[in-house]
Amino acid sequence: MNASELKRVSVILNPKAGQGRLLNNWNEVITELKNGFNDVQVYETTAPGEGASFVEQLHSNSDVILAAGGDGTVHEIAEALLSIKERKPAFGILPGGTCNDFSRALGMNQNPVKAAEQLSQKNIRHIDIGEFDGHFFTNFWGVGLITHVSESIDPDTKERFGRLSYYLSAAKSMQTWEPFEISVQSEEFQFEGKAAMFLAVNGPFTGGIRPFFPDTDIQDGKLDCLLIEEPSISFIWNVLQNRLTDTSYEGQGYHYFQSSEIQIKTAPQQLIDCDGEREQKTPSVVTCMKQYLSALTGDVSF
Ligand SMILES: Nc1ncnc2c1ncn2[C@@H]1O[C@H](COP(=O)(O)OP(=O)(O)OP(=O)(O)O)[C@@H](O)[C@H]1O
Repeated sequence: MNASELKRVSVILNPKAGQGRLLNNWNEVITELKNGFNDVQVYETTAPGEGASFVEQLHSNSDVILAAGGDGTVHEIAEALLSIKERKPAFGILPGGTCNDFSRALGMNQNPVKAAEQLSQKNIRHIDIGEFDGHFFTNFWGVGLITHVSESIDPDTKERFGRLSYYLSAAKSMQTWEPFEISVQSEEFQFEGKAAMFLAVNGPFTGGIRPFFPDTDIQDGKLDCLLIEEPSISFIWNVLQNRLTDTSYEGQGYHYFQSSEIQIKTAPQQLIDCDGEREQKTPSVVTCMKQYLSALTGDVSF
C-alpha cells in the first residue's frame, strides 16, 4: 500500500472520550483531513463495542480507518482491524483521551487539528503489533501492579486530574501490592520466582510518560520487557531518571530485556491488563508480530 492509494477515510469517533474533547474543534479536524483525502466519512459510536462493528462494516470500502478517541477506542478499533483476514486498510489515530499512549508512540501531535494535519501527509509505516492467545495489543501487556493501578483509578479523580490520576493510583497500589509466583521463559531471559509486576511493551509510553521504556522501537519485531521483583523508591528514581535500560541497575529488583516471544505462567492466576483492557488471565504466550500493521504516523524517527 502506498500513500497515493489512500483516498477513502473512515473516521470512527467516540464522542464521549476525554469528556468530548475531540468535538471542540471537530470541523477544523475534518477540514484538515479533507485537505489530504478525497473522501472523509465520520461514524460516531454510541456504546462500547460499536467501534469494532464499524470496522467490520467499513473495512472493504476504506483505505484508511482512523480511531478518534482515547486508548480504549484505539485498542477496540485496532484489534478489530487486525482480526481482518483480507486486505487491511491503514490505521491512524486522532488522539482524544487522557493518556493517548499509542498515538504518542506513532508521533501524533496531541492537538487533534494538528494530528489531522499530520495524517493528511500520509506518512505510512509498517509497525509491530503484540499478540497473545489469539488477542492483539498495540501498546502493552502486563500483570501485577499495572493491573492494580488501572483497576483502582477512580473515574472522578481521572476526570479532574487526567494523567495525574494514574500516578495517584500507582502510589496507592505501591502500598497494597502482593507478590505472586511467576515463570518467564524466553530465548533471551528466564526467571522463576516472586514478582510484583511483569510488563511487555510495544510502544515507549505508559501513562503518558516515556521514561519507562526510552529505547523501544516499534519496527524491530521485539517487545521491551520489564520484570519487577519488588518495587522500591530507588527503582522509581531510576525510572524517572530515564535510566531503566542501564544494565548497571540489574540486580536491584528489576530485569529488563527484549524478546519476540515470551511464555508467562503465574500462581495464582493473574488478570492481564492489555492496553488498559482487563479481560483475560494467565498463562499466556506473548509474541511480537513484526511490522504487521500499516499505520499513518506523525513526527517520529523510526
Ligand atoms: N458513545 C459511547 N458511550 C460510552 N462509551 C463508549 C462510547 N463509544 C465508545 N465507548 C467505549 O468507551 C471506552 C473508553 O473510551 P476511550 O478510552 O476512548 O475514552 P476515555 O476513557 O475517555 O479515554 P482514556 O482511556 O484515554 O482515559 C471504550 O472502550 C469504547 O468502547
